[in-house]
Amino acid sequence: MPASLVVWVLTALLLVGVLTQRWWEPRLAARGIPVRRWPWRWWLVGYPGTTLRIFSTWRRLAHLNGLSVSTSPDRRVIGRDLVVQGQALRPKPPRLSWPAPTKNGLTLRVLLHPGQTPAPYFTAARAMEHAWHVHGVRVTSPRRGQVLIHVTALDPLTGDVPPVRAPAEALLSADVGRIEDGDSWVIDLRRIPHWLITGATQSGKSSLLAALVLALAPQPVGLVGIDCKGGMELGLFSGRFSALAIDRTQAAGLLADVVEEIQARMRVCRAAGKRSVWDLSEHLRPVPLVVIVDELAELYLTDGSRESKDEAEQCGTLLLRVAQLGAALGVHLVIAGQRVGSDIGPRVTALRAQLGGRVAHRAHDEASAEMTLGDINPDAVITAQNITEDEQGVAVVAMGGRWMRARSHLVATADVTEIARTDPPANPFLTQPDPVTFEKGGAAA
Ligand SMILES: Nc1ncnc2c1ncn2[C@@H]1O[C@H](COP(=O)(O)OP(=O)(O)OP(=O)(O)O)[C@@H](O)[C@H]1O
Repeated sequence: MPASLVVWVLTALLLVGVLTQRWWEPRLAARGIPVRRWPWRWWLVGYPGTTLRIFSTWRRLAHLNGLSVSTSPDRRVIGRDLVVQGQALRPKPPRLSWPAPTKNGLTLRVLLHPGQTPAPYFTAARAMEHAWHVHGVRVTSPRRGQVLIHVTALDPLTGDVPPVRAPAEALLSADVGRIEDGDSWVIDLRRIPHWLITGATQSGKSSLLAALVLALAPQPVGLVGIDCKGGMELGLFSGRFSALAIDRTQAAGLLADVVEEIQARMRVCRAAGKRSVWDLSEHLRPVPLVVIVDELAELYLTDGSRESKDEAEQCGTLLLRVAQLGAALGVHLVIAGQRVGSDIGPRVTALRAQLGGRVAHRAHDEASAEMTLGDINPDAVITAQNITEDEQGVAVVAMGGRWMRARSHLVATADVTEIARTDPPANPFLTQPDPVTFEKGGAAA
């Protein structure tokens, strides 16, 4: 059989497959065959099908969303609302490049008409998702006169996420999950020193903390835990923690120790004439410390008595001091909680402003996502509000001007046991604090 005939037959089969996809795919899925998850499905039918759909709908989509430029023989007008008297408008859609396939989607380049800005394309992203039947469309404009349309065909964050052992990373950098374009989700504490993790109960906060501990455990990093839910979450990794507080009184003492440690590190830097521990020579540099707080609100709860109010006030002040002073001295904060509003305690909003990295899981109410993301990336709030109950572990991650959807790795029980048996680095503190400690294996000392 001549080679050209083979190519024709294969192309015809592919075309039939693409055109009948809506018929055969649900039927196979109903029989328990996970067609949508097959890795080659995207290349064989997904990509050609989506490309066909994009080109067949582009003219109409551009017209309805104000992306076309309307021309008439003697006049040229921009937009779809302006009608030239007596002349039939001829909407001309912007030029679209051939879609470049990616792992789970494709990318298109659009040349803007003179006089156009990328703004209407940003607004049209939702319309594109619906017209092309894809999971997500993100529009960026990396170059003047062009926009890039990034299409994600299937949501890589849904379905079963196998437990993953994070690969070794640079110091203070932790692979904690994956982001929606399929790449690793890396929390880099050197770049963004303090993080806030929020979400409703059972949304995946503690699992993310576990993924962080798992990734940091092999590194020469001191872990300090505050888990006022009686140590139920962080206590599982107790052996690896250099100090762990399991109630508020212990937390206040531990935070005071951390502030003292920060002051000791300041003295070392001052003596060496350096502005940060990272400028010190390696033999002088203290071990970086990561203070992990699970359920922030527990630190602020009071029974109305003077003592408990004072203790809550003290915790708030100490946490704020750690956040304000710690970054340059190798002391990092990762705080998890359901809400971070001014209603939970004194100085919470000041603390929130110091936490540059934000992770918002599914929230109980609109205000909670707004509190986490609203001040640094308002666009991300709507996406966070759309996370459903089935999407445990899925979150919106925002830092600086960027944000993305991501999902944490689910840490396997075997890994938890192994971390609990790992030794913390020797002498992570320059000072000699008297921290709360746990016996290996999780029993309180
Ligand atoms: N990345 C993930 N992938 C799959 N399932 C997950 C993921 N993260 C969390 N889950 C599931 O969600 C459940 C709740 O997660 P987790 O305990 O982390 O929530 P939480 O927000 O800490 O809840 P709480 O505030 O009640 O402690 C877990 O038992 C786990 O089964």
